Amino acid sequence: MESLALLFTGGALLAAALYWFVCILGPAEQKGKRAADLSAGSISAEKVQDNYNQYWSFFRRPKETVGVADKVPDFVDTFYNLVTDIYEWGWGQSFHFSPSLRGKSHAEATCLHEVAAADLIGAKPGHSVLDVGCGVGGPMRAIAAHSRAKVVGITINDYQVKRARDHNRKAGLDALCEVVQGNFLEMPFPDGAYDGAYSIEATCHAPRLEEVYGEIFRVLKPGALYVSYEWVTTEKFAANDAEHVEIIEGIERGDALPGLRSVGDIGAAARAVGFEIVAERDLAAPPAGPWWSRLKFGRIAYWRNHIVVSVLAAVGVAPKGTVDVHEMLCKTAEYLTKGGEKGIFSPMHMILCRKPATEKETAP
Ligand SMILES: C=C(CC[C@@H](C)[C@H]1CC[C@H]2C3=CC[C@H]4[C@H](C)[C@@H](O)CC[C@]4(C)[C@H]3CC[C@]12C)C(C)C
Ligand SMILES: C[S@@+](CC[C@H](N)C(=O)[O-])C[C@H]1O[C@@H](n2cnc3c(N)ncnc32)[C@H](O)[C@@H]1O
Repeated sequence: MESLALLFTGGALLAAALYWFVCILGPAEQKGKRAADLSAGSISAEKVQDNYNQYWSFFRRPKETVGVADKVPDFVDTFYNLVTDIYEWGWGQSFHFSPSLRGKSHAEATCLHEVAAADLIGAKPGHSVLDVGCGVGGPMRAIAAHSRAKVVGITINDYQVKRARDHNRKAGLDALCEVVQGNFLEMPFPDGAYDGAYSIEATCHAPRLEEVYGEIFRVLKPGALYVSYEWVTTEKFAANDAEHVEIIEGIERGDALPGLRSVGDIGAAARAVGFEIVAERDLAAPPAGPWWSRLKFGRIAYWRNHIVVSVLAAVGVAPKGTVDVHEMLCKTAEYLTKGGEKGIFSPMHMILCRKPATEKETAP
């Protein structure tokens, strides 16, 4: 009788532990979303593996193939159908890095990095501000709450639009935050519509930076400011160093990038479309703490997440291809960490630009 009770208690404990491990557990860093929500609401379960294979086929063709640039927005959309749920689960609602700050949590450092962008462009109540590549709206909500400006976000990905709108409603910020599905290379907004604009780790997805900067320039009012946190290779990157090249290509493959730009390309693209540059600097440079420290949450945590994803896929809660996508992200995290440690890559090269106030100022 006693051994039966023991067996029963042991079984109950094991079941509770399994339930906690699979259904409740979020990664140590952030409780954004429960593991059980990894059901890839973006696309139907059968399509995940297909979309994953389709995603990789993009990298199998030579970069210089004619017409590839036109396919980039679709390829980026496919990528976000695959990763949005995992990002939210494992990272939170802000899909970007931030310098780590002594005495501050990751959530606090993330928020400070976001509101710094709002302060740089002078966002204030009554302003209408554009968020170029808004994800599920983490930055948009922080910026609207901080500045009380109205924020309009645009993303290529339909599923992110839905997620962002749900989050805005839950946060009670839907009067200040609007989300639009569209391509930031051809934005559905009239000329001179916005008092300011920002992009956080999003324009790196554009095949040609001038195209997205040109669109942002067009929709800004004369005199308005635009700030961007750009992904770049730094001056330390050596194109003839095989290890450097492997790291940068690893980052491109794991993050849906048509090709990383070097630090000098950013200002050149901004000037080419008519912006004047107010400030430009790498926010990852010392004394900033390492942005990649958050990625180093340890092999055990990655393994735990891998097990959670594999169990969910095996029992049919998450689509099968999720395991491959998670595996890809594990590798990406390693490349990003190496890029940060070697100082050859930064995800936060800041450029602050102004659209000249008068047409005369724009003339060459
Ligand atoms: C700006 C972009 C995205 C930047 C980051 C938000 C994401 C880059 C790599 C992602 C992750 C890597 C490892 C994942 C881990 C294996 C998983 O268990 C939990 C989620 C990760 C931590 C995931 C989270 C988001 C990133 C840090 C790009 C796309 C331009
Ligand atoms: C890494 S996420 C960053 C999201 C958000 N800025 C944040 O920090 O949380 C990049 C975003 O850019 C968007 N994006 C990429 N290419 C785009 C395009 N051509 N048009 C519109 N949005 C695009 C993606 O859909 C995604 O929302």
